[in-house]
Amino acid sequence: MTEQEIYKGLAGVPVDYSAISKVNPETNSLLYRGYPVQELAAQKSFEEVALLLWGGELPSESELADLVAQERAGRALADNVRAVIDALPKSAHPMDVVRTAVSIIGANDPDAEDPSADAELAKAKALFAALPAIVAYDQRRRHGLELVEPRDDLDYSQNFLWMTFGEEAAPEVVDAFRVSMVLYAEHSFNASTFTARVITSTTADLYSAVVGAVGALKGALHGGANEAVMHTFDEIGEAANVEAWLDDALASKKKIMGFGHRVYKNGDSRVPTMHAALERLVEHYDRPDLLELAEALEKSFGERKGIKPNLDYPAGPAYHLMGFDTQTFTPIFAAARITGWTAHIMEQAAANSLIRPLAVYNGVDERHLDG
Ligand SMILES: CC(=O)SCCNC(=O)CCNC(=O)[C@H](O)C(C)(C)COP(=O)(O)OP(=O)(O)OC[C@H]1O[C@@H](n2cnc3c(N)ncnc32)[C@H](O)[C@@H]1OP(=O)(O)O
Ligand SMILES: O=C([O-])CC(=O)C(=O)O
Repeated sequence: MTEQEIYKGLAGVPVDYSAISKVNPETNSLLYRGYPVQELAAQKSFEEVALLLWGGELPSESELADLVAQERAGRALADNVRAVIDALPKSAHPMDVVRTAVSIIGANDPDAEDPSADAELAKAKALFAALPAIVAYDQRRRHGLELVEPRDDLDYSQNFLWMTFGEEAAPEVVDAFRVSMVLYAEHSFNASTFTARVITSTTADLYSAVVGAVGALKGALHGGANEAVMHTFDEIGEAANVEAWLDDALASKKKIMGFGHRVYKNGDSRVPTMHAALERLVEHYDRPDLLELAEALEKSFGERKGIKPNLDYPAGPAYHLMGFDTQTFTPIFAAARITGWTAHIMEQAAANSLIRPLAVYNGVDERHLDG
């Protein structure tokens, strides 16, 4: 019998067309709707990038003003979302809190089942506006701090930091945060986006697809890696310990979090931009020790294994310097990726085919109960 070929992990298998972003490992580039992500990160707000991902074009001034108004109007936590968050143990992982809160928001929405394009876009915008409050409030309540109300005079990134820390962040910090949101916004058929598309392909509602995507993002092989990077840094302590730590890690065949990528094999196109943002934060917070540690591990692991960092590697320490709890890093990624997820949900729904691959059966041969 000839072995039937399988494509483990769907590695290298194209499963559909997508016009949202192009990940090109040969040129080490990433385009959102045709625009290089580096240019967007240098010049555009996260709100503009969200509209670009959803609608395919950069917004006009009035389109942007509409989104800004909708986002500001949708920032406050609904009473029952807050009540459910309060009912969760403080020990719950913040990604579990995000997953649960998205479920409640979906249950609150009378149009949750409306599949029209207008209703889908309205749901995407509602989640985009609501996630910062959920992430910020959850970090605060874990520290026994009161909720900070959103401020209408602040933009998305300023307000996210305001609601988390209860003080206005310095412009350098706001800018590094904005850059991270733009870089995290979209990355084609990654595991969480694909999860969202699988769920959408059954004609389930957008909120169900996002809940599934949040679950997929949590894992350390995907979004959870930004959190894991910080645990690694905590374990290593300082740059002088890198070689000894790496000897042990490699001897025990440990995966080094924040390195490697399914698609990019010569480095992640987003890393130089995020690394530069990290350098600016290191200067702002006067923490050269953290950069030394990050660079020492990158250099040593690169020399020994030839494996390069992915976006989670500079993003983790950047969020740490801003003051976020390590467990909050992946929820921030979710708040950014809500834009890409919902763009893909809408794209999938517009040209749907149920996603249902085959398995090659390798269990026991047919047998019968009566012997
Ligand atoms: C934003 C994001 O979600 S980016 C991804 C974030 N995830 C991480 O940082 C987790 C750590 N990295 C990894 O686990 C992997 O690189 C993945 C899952 C991202 C991609 O993996 P795959 O494409 O499946 O490649 P795979 O895991 O088969 O790796 C190929 C080889 O490189 C090794 N390798 C890849 N990444 C790493 C790593 N981070 N540490 C140690 N070895 C690694 C593998 O052990 C494997 O070696 P082998 O051929 O000797 O068995
Ligand atoms: O594309 C992937 O597999 C993972 C990734 O980098 C992302 O989702 O940003």
